[in-house]
Amino acid sequence: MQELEQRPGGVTGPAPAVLAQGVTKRFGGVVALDNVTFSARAGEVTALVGDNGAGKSTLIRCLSGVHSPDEGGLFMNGAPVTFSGPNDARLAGIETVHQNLALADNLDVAANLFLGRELSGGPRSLFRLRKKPMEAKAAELIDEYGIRMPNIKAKVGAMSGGQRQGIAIARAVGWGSEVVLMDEPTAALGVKETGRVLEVVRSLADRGLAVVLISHNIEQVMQVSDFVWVLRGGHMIADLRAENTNTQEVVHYITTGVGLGA
Ligand SMILES: Nc1ncnc2c1ncn2[C@@H]1O[C@H](COP(=O)(O)OP(=O)(O)OP(=O)(O)O)[C@@H](O)[C@H]1O
Repeated sequence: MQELEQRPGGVTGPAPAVLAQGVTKRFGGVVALDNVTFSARAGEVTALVGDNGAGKSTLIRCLSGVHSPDEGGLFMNGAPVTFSGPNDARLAGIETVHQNLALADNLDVAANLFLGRELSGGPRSLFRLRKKPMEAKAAELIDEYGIRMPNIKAKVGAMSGGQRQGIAIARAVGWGSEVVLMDEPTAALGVKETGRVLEVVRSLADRGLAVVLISHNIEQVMQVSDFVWVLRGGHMIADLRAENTNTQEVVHYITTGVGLGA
């Protein structure tokens, strides 16, 4: 059991919500991750940054059960876990908001939030969807996470990028998850909507979730993150406290592999 872990800056704390320890992942001759250690804690936004091909998606896929590490292990709250698919990770409390969002455009907000978890039953048909309770729960979730949604009965295909992102986030975190992995949540958004989505990202951590944020936009990362981990060529080269670094230094790590003082 991993009870305590050394934190950047020499501070110790409780075991992280999720930890990848010494993870190596190969694809044929390509070593996508080489002995990588990464952790994220409850109540914090932990950013994962790096250039194209650095290994970010591979690490996220290991944490979300899509890939099995070739070497190394995963831990949740100090206990070892193994996932044989994304469903295992979900059951353990790790949800992923993918870049493509995977929403059903021709369905309304409630139906999207309950996709795969529909409440059915009732007196007339075993499979009749219980629309009213689903809508009530959807409204509650949207409100709880501060997502601005004019009409939850509207089809999501007609909604803005920010609203769609909000629905995908609510769907991921509305079911008691502990860890949420977010892949480029603002990539397709305008300035205003980006700001709103970043507020939601921060509020998830403030509500006690461990949020892992992948982004190429380092300025945004610095706005919302507590820690910034830098991957380069499959190696974890830095884990930095956001308050002790800045955009320029993080970019320097990404592009050169060393900090500004080196
Ligand atoms: N399924 C796969 N089969 C073969 N090689 C892969 C596979 N997935 C990733 N790779 C390779 O592993 C390395 C890391 O890729 P990965 O997608 O994890 O990087 P990334 O940091 O997410 O990049 P990007 O920011 O471009 O999405 C790359 O060299 C990539 O080509």
